Amino acid sequence: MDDFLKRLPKAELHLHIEGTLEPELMFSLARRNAVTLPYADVDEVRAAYDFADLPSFLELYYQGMSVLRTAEDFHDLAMDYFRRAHREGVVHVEMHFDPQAHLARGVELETVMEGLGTARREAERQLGLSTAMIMAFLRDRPAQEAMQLLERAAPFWETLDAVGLDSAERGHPPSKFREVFERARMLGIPRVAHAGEEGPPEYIREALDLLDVCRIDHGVRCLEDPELVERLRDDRVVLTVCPLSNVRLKVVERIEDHPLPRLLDAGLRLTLNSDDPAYFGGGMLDNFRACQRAFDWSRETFVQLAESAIDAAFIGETRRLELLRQLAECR
Ligand SMILES: Nc1ncnc2[nH]cnc12
Ligand SMILES: [Zn+2]
Repeated sequence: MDDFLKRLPKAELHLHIEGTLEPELMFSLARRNAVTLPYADVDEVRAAYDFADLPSFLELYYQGMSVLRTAEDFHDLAMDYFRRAHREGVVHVEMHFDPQAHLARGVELETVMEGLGTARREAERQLGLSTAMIMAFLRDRPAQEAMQLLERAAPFWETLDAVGLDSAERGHPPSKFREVFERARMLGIPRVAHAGEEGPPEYIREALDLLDVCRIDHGVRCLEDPELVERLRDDRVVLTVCPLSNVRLKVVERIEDHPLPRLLDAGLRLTLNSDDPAYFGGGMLDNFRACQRAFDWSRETFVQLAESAIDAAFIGETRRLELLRQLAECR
């Protein structure tokens, strides 16, 4: 089974590229850029990754990215992840990135786009990996700032596969970003949003009704609202679920308590993802393995999850058919 999970062509639809920053790279970039970290060594960094909830994680996540300063840093960050993902049988990566967290530190959008862009081209050439870019708005910052970012990103609109909504969820409902997402819609940019991770089911409804999103990131709290579950099923809305993330951020206590089996039983379209692999104890393969151990799923279930991810990915039809063919060969 382990060999099968590794061979399975896995498309990752929910990943924060800044959340792939392993402590080793954090230290090497800190040295390169003369940034002082509040840790003595990588063991101390890892020991600090004991989170009570989403906000307590985000504090360290934003602090960690302070070592990212140049285009080369963003390139190295992304390539480091792409190589790891490739070794785990990941064939497609959609990366959220958080420009506001970089702009606030004086790092220009052009720097981020140049570094990530170079890495994407290299990953495609060297690893045969396809990638997509999801520019995320920080929901705990003002909506007006998000709108300014969207306008500032005009030279890159063509490069964006989608815009997203992330960061601290509670108290920052999707409705706050209605105009920003409407502007993205007018520009023809697809939309996704984190909702129902820590926030209530109502946030999932808002994301669908007001932001017109095509996927929900996390969405696990939909189970508290049976009518919403019915709607998600009937409309075939894909949830990008992140099991190990949910455990580490205490959305659930143990992986065995994760609602994934109930979400599947409800007939929902799900995908498995790593979210912030450097912080949550594992990449795509670890997430697949954790589910295998906890739920003893059949190969068919994993194929179904992998197929949903390929179906819902922001890729051209030629690439989609190629990945579906790979999946068929793996059965
Ligand atoms: N799991 C998560 N939820 C919301 N925002 C995030 N930013 C990075 N990881 C996140
Ligand atoms: Zn996320």
